[in-house]
Amino acid sequence: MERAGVRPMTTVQQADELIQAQVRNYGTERVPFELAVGRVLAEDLTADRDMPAFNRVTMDGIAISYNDFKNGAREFHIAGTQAAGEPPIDIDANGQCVEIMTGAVMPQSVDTVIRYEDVEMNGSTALILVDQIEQGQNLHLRGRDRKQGDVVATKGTLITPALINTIASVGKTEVLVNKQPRVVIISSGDELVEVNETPSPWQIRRSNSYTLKAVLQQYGLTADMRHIPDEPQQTRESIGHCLENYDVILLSGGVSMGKFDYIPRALEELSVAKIIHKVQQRPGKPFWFGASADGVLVFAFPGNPVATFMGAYRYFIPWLQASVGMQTKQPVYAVLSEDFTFKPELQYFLQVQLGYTTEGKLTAKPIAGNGSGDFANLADTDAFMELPLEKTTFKAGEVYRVWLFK
Ligand SMILES: Nc1nc2c(c(=O)[nH]1)N[C@H]1C(S)=C(S)[C@@H](COP(=O)(O)OP(=O)(O)OC[C@H]3O[C@@H](n4cnc5c(N)ncnc54)[C@H](O)[C@@H]3O)O[C@H]1N2
Ligand code: MOO
Repeated sequence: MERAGVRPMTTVQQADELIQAQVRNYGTERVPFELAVGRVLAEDLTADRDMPAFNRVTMDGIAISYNDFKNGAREFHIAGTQAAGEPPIDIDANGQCVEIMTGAVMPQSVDTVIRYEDVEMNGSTALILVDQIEQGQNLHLRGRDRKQGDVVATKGTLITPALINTIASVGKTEVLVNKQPRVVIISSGDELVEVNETPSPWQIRRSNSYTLKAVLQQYGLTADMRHIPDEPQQTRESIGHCLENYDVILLSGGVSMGKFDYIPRALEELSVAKIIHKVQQRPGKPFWFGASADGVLVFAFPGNPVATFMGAYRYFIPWLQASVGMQTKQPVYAVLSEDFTFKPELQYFLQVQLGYTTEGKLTAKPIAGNGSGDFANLADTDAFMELPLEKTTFKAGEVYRVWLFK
């Protein structure tokens, strides 16, 4: 029940919708194909030739005319030896064969390849040792996989190492991809020192920024990093500079109620309109999200490492994928493998270890950890399970959505 005068907090679903309403389009650019892994195609790719481009031999051995074999011939005169990349050598009489290599174009005058293992090679003759062969065996026929002009990858496809093979094969030295936003990651707080520094007993190392950078790297995005001390003017200046030079600012820390949490105020002073502040969830309740008049987006994640990490996967990555035009993947669901209870009226993101049953079901074992400051637990888990807000008891066997991070 809502208490009188208290505005209900933004739910996870509402936060999702508010963020998706800010999806951007940063245009397109051409990039060398070797640098395109992780990017999203902004054009359809077509085959410039049939795939394969010619009838391709798939075994080293000899090529014969099947008719000769059918008529009883077993000993063949070798008319020539043809390597991959060489023009075809044709036979011009019965009882001839071509010694031929994997990857070579199949000459017109022959139709069947017999591998060396089934042949005895003797000077200029080859004796076939087997009685069972199939006409047309050991060939990868021209156009069997795709035809010239076929679309081999559609606009919106994520470029993976597997697709690089296709891109290289069709001779695309550059591909048109969707531009990515320019992103800066900002940490704040005087308790934070650089990773290579030795913290005093009351300080810690600035780990969240590196985690965020690594999350982005997994999605092919390189971000800059900055740190701002707990000081109002420097906070304002630094964020102001970033608003002019980036499309997205990812902040970690300084958004809750702390006396030195200057960030919400600085954002307000810089006319970044607040769209979300506080989501009915754990971890990450103090999450702040807003947009400047120029369209720069600010995702300010709560500083506790698990809250920042979860916010990146739950809110920033889906926004990024939509903004770079990636076809959305189907959500993943898993079966909870143990009972779990969570009482607060917050949507809980439970850390889980994933596994499979012998029936092929994805399972999720709760490894809750010690709250949102326990980043060590993240390394032992694979995903967040998004438990519904309406319930407090979650039984083994129930199925919920998971957000994979490993
Ligand atoms: N009175 C209240 N206090 C707090 C509330 C609240 O609602 N009322 N919310 C709690 C929750 S939930 C969280 S999460 C944190 C978030 O606070 P901030 O976003 O202001 O973050 P900080 O206070 O700056 O830091 C929290 C924690 O995380 C560490 N931190 C921050 N940045 C980094 C970094 N880059 N690398 C590693 N660790 C970092 C920081 O040292 C703190 O330990 O607020 C609760 N409090
Ligand atoms: O969001 Mo906080 O992460 O619940 O501790």
